[in-house]
Amino acid sequence: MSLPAPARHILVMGVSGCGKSTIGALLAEALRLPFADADAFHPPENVQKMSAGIPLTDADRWPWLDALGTWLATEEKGGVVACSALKRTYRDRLRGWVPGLRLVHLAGAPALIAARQGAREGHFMPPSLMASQFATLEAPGAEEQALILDIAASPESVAAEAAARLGAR
Ligand SMILES: Nc1ncnc2c1ncn2[C@@H]1O[C@H](COP(=O)(O)OP(=O)(O)OP(=O)(O)O)[C@@H](O)[C@H]1O
Ligand SMILES: O=C(O)[C@H](O)[C@@H](O)[C@H](O)[C@H](O)CO
Repeated sequence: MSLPAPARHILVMGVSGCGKSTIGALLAEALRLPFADADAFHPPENVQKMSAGIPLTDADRWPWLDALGTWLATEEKGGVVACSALKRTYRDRLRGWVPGLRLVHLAGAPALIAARQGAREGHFMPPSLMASQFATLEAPGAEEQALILDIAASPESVAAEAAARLGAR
């Protein structure tokens, strides 16, 4: 019996501050895949809204998700994206671009995530939006076959576990 092919298109998801950018970049490095951070794909209006403490709507998020999906589909040999992808419909939208998309959900105690998010400097996302992030989050269902990782451990160890479980070559 042959082993399953390693995952090549990977979404690292979760609420703001869970460690997507940090762990996603390490995972991409471990798997030798290109990395994209969804923060860089927002149009200026979205960044202005979030900076002002206003949660994004679905309408704000569709073009952003499609820009990310386009990037994934263009990276034919695979790639890692760090994107909150809070709702099931957002993940469906990304899967519309790359059907084999594998999910890594960075999960942990809300207090720990909020503390890390609040301590971070130089980022447009204000701590006041954390309640809306948790309220909007729809954790992946069993059928989405997400790898769920606890973010209490160091970024290096979370990324190493993700790489091992996704089938690094
Ligand atoms: N496992 C970890 N252990 C300790 N600190 C961490 C860990 N993961 C991330 N951090 C720190 O927590 C903060 C938030 O991480 P990061 O910016 O990667 O989150 P994010 O999910 O990409 O957030 P956003 O969606 O708002 O961009 C950063 O200061 C980062 O250095
Ligand atoms: O869907 C959203 O609410 C937003 O995209 C946020 O999650 C940001 O992209 C990011 O995670 C914060 O920096």
